[in-house]
Amino acid sequence: MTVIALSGPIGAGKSTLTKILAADLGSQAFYESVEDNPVLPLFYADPAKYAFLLQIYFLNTRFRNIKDALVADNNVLDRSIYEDELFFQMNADMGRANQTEVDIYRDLLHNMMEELKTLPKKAPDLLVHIDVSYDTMLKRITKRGRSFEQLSYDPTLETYYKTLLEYYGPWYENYNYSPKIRIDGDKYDFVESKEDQTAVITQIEDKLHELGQL
Ligand SMILES: Nc1ncnc2c1ncn2[C@@H]1O[C@H](COP(=O)(O)OP(=O)(O)OP(=O)(O)O)[C@@H](O)[C@H]1O
Ligand SMILES: Nc1nc(=O)c2ncn([C@H]3C[C@H](O)[C@@H](CO)O3)c2[nH]1
Repeated sequence: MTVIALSGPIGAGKSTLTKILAADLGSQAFYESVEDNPVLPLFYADPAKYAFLLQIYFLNTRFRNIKDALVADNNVLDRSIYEDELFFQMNADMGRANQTEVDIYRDLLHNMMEELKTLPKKAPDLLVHIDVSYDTMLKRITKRGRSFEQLSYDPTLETYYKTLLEYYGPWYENYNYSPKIRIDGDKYDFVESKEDQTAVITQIEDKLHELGQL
């Protein structure tokens, strides 16, 4: 039983790689709630009003996903729950939430995570982090085309995305819930290039072999 979680900024390619990896490993893919997320468009329209509610929404839906993923065999999760705290801290630092909201969210998050201790697995076996530059991130956000994520919808998103990248560097360095591997998302086009796709899958599978998970 091997559970893999993907991490990385918005548009890095997590959902795309989750699908490819799950198909290759014969695992089940678990996706975060986006299309059916009623709070996400509200948040992008009015971040200060909806930051806390969005955080609670993601906490609830991701926790449900984790509970399902950690009991079944061989799963791939398209984002780790550990990144949500990064998002919320950043939004609070940008004035979209206050410290009381952050403290209550953190307390709830850690209280809920305690429950995972009773599950067969308490954390993923491997974190696969996709690193991207701002240019790549923006290209992919544009390509995917969710309206509320476009700079034409809100020009201040440029700062939001650049700040997000600044938070992700130290987050990845400090991540220690499981072994981890970094994928160069600027270098590998695992959508258009079969060769790049194979190169990325090989890196991940080599790591799983090294860990005795394959
Ligand atoms: N390595 C890649 N090379 C080229 N295009 C890519 C790559 N990875 C993803 N894409 C494209 O970029 C867009 C965003 O990818 P995807 O939805 O997988 O990102 P994500 O990390 O899951 O985003 P989010 O954090 O918003 O959920 C999609 O249009 C996808 O086809
Ligand atoms: N504010 C905030 N907190 C989170 O924990 C979080 N997790 C994901 N997202 C946003 C990023 C993409 O637009 C979209 C899909 O990843 O959802 C979040 N936004």
